[in-house]
Amino acid sequence: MEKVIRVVLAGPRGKMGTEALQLIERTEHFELVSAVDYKYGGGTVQQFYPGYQGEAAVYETLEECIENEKFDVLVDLTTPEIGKKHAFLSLKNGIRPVIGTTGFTNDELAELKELASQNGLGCIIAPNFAIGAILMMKFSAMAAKYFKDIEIIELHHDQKLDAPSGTALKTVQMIEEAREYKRQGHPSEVETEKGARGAEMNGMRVHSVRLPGLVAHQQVLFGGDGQLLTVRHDSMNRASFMSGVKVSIEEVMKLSELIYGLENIMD
Ligand SMILES: NC(=O)C1=CN([C@@H]2O[C@H](COP(=O)(O)OP(=O)(O)OC[C@H]3O[C@@H](n4cnc5c(N)ncnc54)[C@H](OP(=O)(O)O)[C@@H]3O)[C@@H](O)[C@H]2O)C=CC1
Ligand SMILES: O=C(O)C1=N[C@H](C(=O)O)C[C@H](O)C1
Repeated sequence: MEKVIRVVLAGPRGKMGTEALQLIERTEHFELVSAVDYKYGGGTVQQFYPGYQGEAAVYETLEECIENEKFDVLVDLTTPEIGKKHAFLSLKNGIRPVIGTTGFTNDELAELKELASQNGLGCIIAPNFAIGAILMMKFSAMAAKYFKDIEIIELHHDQKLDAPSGTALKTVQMIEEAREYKRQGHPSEVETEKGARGAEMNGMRVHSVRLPGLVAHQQVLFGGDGQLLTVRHDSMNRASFMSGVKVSIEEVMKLSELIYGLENIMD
């Protein structure tokens, strides 16, 4: 029998959190120890997840949860601001974080990497848990070797807090590793309306679309000599992310360093 991994979930009422609760409940070797929710401190998970059969308590803060409970992994599906705070707090307290929130700067990632290694703890920060999205980023990095002119269009639901998405930022990083800086478009190009050309990153342009009805989508456009290559991924629902969350909870237990992006633990 597999060793049971004791999990605390931050953000259990959210769209991702609700899926993650179901994932933890149906996975035999995962145990939901408690949840962190700033609105339900002192309550139980049953209050917002009626089908739930367990007795996991809810803490208002991760600090309180750490003081009162023994657990292995913190899964964070809250907001960019809280996700960052929880990543640092977990590593300082011997807990392995699996962070789904985005918006980490390179300096913050470097600081967390150092902290994880110093403490010999696994830490996974996953800009995107969907396997198809990871492949989309890998294919984009491959294509960037041959097509140097690139525009990224990421499309999300209109409740998203950060732009560009973590996936778009990670795509830029992976493309940067495969292609040198290239300033794109006409050298005398002028934006008559600010923002019309999107954000400039390593010479590429990144456009963020926010609309109700969307979930999480990205297309990477590569322009060439009389040809256009489009690499696209669509998440139609949050269940698309759960196999990545499951693998992350399992793999973080085997690591003693920070991994940024699931492509680094995929065979
Ligand atoms: N890496 C990946 O593959 C994916 C990552 N994400 C990221 O995951 C996060 C959650 O996404 P989603 O579920 O769609 O968003 P939701 O807004 O549906 O969920 C976020 C939840 O976190 C809660 N929350 C806010 N602050 C705290 C806190 N201090 N403690 C505990 N809970 C808190 C919110 O409560 P309230 O609403 O009451 O404030 C809400 O219930 C986002 O950052 C998103 O970008 C999303 C999809 C995939
Ligand atoms: O906020 C979201 O919804 C998502 N956030 C992640 C991101 O910023 O890339 C992952 C996915 O795109 C959904």
